[in-house]
Amino acid sequence: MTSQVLDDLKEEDEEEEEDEEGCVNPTEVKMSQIVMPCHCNHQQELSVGQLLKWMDSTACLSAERHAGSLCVTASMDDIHFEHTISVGQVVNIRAKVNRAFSTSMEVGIHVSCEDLFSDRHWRVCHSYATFVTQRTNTGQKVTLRPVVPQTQREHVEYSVAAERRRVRMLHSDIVKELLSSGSVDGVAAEKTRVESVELVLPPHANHQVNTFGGQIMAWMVNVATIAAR
Ligand SMILES: CC(=O)SCCNC(=O)CCNC(=O)[C@H](O)C(C)(C)COP(=O)(O)OP(=O)(O)OC[C@H]1O[C@@H](n2cnc3c(N)ncnc32)[C@H](O)[C@@H]1OP(=O)(O)O
Repeated sequence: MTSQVLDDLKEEDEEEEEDEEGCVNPTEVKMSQIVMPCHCNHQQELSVGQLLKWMDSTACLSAERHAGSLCVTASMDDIHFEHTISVGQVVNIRAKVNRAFSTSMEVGIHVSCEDLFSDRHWRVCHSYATFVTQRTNTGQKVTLRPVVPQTQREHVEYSVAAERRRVRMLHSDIVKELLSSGSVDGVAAEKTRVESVELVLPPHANHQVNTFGGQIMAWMVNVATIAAR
């Protein structure tokens, strides 16, 4: 077993210990999926689009559990995928609300993989998504109650979430400014251009009858994959 896998296992163990502190976080949602060929790309590995769909729906449940009302995905932060996942392996996704602001909240999402027959677990990726409460029928904003962190780990996440939000907004402003000023260095992008037109059908919708954020990310991954080739 490589040292990387051992490190990952240790990290998972530490996370489990955290769970064993006896505190049940009411916003925590866990979802497990066995990877089947229909979830995979042409290389028989779990497609990133499918994984993003699962991450988004798990995080959405966590957000709505905290909000007590419908929420939409506003953004998902950078994700670094550390391992591929194969057919027959189990994907475990854990999501919980780290901090609620006014109408938005940060949801932490951990993805790990499990080989049922060797009892090995390893970390796949970790990300933060921001969910926003949907306005009421009369257009009123729905304000969130605060999150009360219990464990030491939750206290750390709670504190750092405010800083991550500041950086997230700054980053978004910088990108908007760069694009509007046209100061991005020219790349012969035309040759890599890929466009996709998708007809939104019932299987693409969520329980709010909107296109799922995860579905949109999956479509984005498809065109990006073709463009990269
Ligand atoms: C579960 C699903 O899959 S839903 C489907 C996929 N998602 C969607 O369709 C969302 C589409 N987007 C939207 O509806 C809107 O752009 C929204 C709700 C995200 C933001 O609407 P706006 O009118 O811009 O809202 P407004 O400026 O009032 O900001 C509301 C909150 O969202 C936060 N927010 C807005 N945009 C972003 C963003 N890109 N990233 C993080 N937070 C954001 C704001 O900081 C604010 O938080 P606060 O109330 O805690 O201070």
